[in-house]
Amino acid sequence: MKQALTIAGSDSGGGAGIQADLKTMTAFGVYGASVITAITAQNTLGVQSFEAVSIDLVSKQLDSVLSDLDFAALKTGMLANSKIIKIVAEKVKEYKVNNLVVDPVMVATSGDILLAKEAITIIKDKLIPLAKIITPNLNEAKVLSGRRIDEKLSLEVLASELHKLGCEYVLVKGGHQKGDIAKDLLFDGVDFVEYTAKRVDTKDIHGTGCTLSAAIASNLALGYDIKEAIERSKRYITEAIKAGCKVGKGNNPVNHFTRVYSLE
Ligand SMILES: Nc1ncnc2c1ncn2[C@@H]1O[C@H](COP(=O)(O)OP(=O)(O)OP(=O)(O)O)[C@@H](O)[C@H]1O
Ligand SMILES: Cc1ncc(CO)c(N)n1
Repeated sequence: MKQALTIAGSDSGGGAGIQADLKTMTAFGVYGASVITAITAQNTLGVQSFEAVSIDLVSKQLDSVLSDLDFAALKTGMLANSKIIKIVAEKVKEYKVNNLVVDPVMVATSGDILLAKEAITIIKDKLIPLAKIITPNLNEAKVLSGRRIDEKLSLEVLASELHKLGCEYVLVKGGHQKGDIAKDLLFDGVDFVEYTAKRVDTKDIHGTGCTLSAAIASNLALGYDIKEAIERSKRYITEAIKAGCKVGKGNNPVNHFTRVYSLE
């Protein structure tokens, strides 16, 4: 069985973070392991509180799984602070992990901050250069390229600027743009490729970013090339958003299992 690792925060509400990642990996038939970097007290209404896990325990979790399991891909989500980013970067190099997908999580859909401000330069300098692909949303792309959030910038400009940080591919997600089409843009330093889907008219998009990056990691683990991996992941996230999970009182999560096996 192909194996993938997620290094991310726990969402007690079950819709984003580690929980979304493991559900996504399972949906693709990939064995998912997890290194937990932070624990959030979170639900569909927002993030009520969070604490980062100690560096020592993050480091030990990384050694435990990386010395034993055989990961064909790895994704990072919420990394909470600069010390955690540094240890993750060190271990990725030490264990020579391929297919690193970096989802530079900074703010939850609810607007709550999930990454310390001083960690932004560290993620740019230490982790992004090791990545096969980074998957920022529009605001994260602006922050990483040192732009203001209120600046009007095209996905093309942002993707080109971010590619200079040293990753192989940049996928800027346009989920938060207006319009009928949800468009994401891939850049490899030379060519742009668009991934589009009809926008689903819903506010229930909790965990979409985590789910997309975990799907890309899963499909890389399965051996698809980057373009096929994104194509398959885009179809998966669109279906998951359409299906939705009406479980809470706020912005609900996507449905990771629109197709499940049944005992009947
Ligand atoms: N309403 C929608 N309909 C269809 N696709 C969507 C919709 N909203 C987001 N997407 C898609 O979902 C994926 C995740 O994008 P998004 O911009 O929401 O990520 P994100 O902001 O990192 O997510 P999160 O809010 O979980 O942090 C992208 O492929 C995006 O195009
Ligand atoms: C733990 C966690 N990671 C990532 C996100 C981004 O959606 C979130 N809301 N919670």
